[in-house]
Amino acid sequence: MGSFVKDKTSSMTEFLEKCGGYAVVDGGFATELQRHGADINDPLWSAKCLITSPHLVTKVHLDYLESGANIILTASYQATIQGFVAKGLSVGEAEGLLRRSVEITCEAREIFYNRCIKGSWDFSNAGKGSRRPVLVAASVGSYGAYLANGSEYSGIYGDSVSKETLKDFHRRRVQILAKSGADLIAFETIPNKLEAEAYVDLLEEGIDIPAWFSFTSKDGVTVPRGDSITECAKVADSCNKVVAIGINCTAPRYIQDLIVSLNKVTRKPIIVYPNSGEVYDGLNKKWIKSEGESEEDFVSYVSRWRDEGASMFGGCCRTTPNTIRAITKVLSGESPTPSKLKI
Ligand SMILES: C[S+](C)CC[C@H](N)C(=O)O
Ligand SMILES: N[C@@H](CCS)C(=O)O
Ligand SMILES: [Zn+2]
Repeated sequence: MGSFVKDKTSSMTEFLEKCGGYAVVDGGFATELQRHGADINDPLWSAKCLITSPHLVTKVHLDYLESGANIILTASYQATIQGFVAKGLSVGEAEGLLRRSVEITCEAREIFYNRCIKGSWDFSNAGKGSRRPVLVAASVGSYGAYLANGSEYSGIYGDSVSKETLKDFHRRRVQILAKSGADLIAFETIPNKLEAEAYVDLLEEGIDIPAWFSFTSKDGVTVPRGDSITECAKVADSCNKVVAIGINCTAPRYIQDLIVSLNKVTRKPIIVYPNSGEVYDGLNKKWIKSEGESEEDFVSYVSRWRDEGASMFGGCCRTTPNTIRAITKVLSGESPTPSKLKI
């Protein structure tokens, strides 16, 4: 991890070169835990599994590594000190679980590397014989994720929630994750500009690992709160600790336009990891097929996103290791026009 963290301005560019120009990000984590039988109908959502089923967390990490991922995200999206304390844990236990989320992910990477040595079946995008580069990104979900009602898809927190409120909410968690052994922090599913500004302030307070900022959108133009994606990306671009900017948990059909907009305001690497296009019912914690969603194949978009200038590709909610395997194939040139893939 050391060399990735040291040189913040070029670390992601160098990593991408090692990966052969493009990096594969993992897929939906919480929804994959659920597919394996985990009950995440809980205010902690996927973070509940850090307490109840850490073995499943390891399994999902390994499944994504075996599908070709170069970057795997921790199970800390909805792991907050405030959320754990509300469950009756002490602050010390909550902080321990945050650290554990990163340790489990780093352990999975080690298990994967050892399996590769024993089985000699892994390949690297950078060429046969070399070990596939893998980064561990510590996931940080928004304040809206903590609210546990799907409000990361509205970005509406009310007038009483200021930038300072958000900084105070996130500070300790971000500090702990930054010291946990992760290679970088993934600020994910960001629904408004205010939260992006709060994250930049926190990074500038002395966080010494890089970060990516990934926004969500429901229209291909703005983030859910209504701020334009370009305004949000400018905030991220202004911070030299931010090594990639992008979009996640957004319907695939909006991604191309969003990449075009991002390209207008940043030269940092662009990351995209859309969801399946289904719509989340935050009240009942269920996914609903979207009538407006085209049946176009998620993976057939990947080469268009690459042509538009993105360089990191993965999936978010309801995508699976199959999705990631297919993305890996497209990027390695094995299957330039993939046939329809069931996500
Ligand atoms: C990205 S959404 C599907 C995350 C889950 C939400 N925060 C909830 O707890 O329902
Ligand atoms: N990394 C999180 C993002 C949720 S939007 C997950 O995949 O569960
Ligand atoms: Zn998602």
